[in-house]
Amino acid sequence: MASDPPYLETYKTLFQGNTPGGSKGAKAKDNKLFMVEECDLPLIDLSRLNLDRAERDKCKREITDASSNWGFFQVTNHGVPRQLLKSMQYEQMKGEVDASFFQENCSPSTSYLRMNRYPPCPISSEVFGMMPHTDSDFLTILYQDQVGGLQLVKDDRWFSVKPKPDALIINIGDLFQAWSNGVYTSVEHQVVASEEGERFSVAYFYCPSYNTVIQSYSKPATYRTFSFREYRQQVKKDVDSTGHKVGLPRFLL
Ligand SMILES: O=C(O)CCC(=O)C(=O)O
Ligand SMILES: [Fe+2]
Repeated sequence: MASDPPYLETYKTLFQGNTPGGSKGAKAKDNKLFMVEECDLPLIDLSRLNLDRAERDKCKREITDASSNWGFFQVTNHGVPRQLLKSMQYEQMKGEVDASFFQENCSPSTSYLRMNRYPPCPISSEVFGMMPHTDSDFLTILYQDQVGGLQLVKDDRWFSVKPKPDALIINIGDLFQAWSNGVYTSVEHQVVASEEGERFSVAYFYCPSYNTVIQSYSKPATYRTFSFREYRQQVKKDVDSTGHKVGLPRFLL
């Protein structure tokens, strides 16, 4: 199975001497990786989900706003990530969809964990630690150390995410974008390795089973209905034949 994001291509890029701005997928071109401005991701204190109704509603609104405006946010006082998943499941869609969809189709056995290690890189401004990509899942929960290097696209520009101790970063994946009919966006992100220090991150990819059918919950649908299996196969096919993931645009109606 092709890696997703396609790591091999990262190395090909390195050997061919290409610079990162040449990525096909990047919306923001000509980025000088080391000159990217730092941003504070929306920070959401999840302990408010246990407070009174007004606080709970405010917290949920912040999650939905960050999901549609950024596609990325970070959370503190998260307790178990399941709490967040639950709130996403039950609250974000405001009862417009059948919340049991996630319970029925996503489980620990269909999701997976990836541990990323980025050794120090003396030419980090010229090569990617991880090339620009979107995640092929519902959502990703990321824990990063304090070295920094994660960058994301916002308003057609790359921003560097300022690391925050004890915060988890949540980002919307392709399936959530398709399912929400584009209300929530799967935002392109990349990693720039540090010149001095090694960096570690752990990403939990919340995925459904391969048979799960993904369809937009509102009409008219932007994307055609597809199974998660079909999606993964298409991603693999594109990566194998072109070196790049095309992703959701393949499924546009
Ligand atoms: O290491 C990071 O900060 C991001 C990792 C990532 O985007 C991924 O594993 O898909
Ligand atoms: Fe990612």
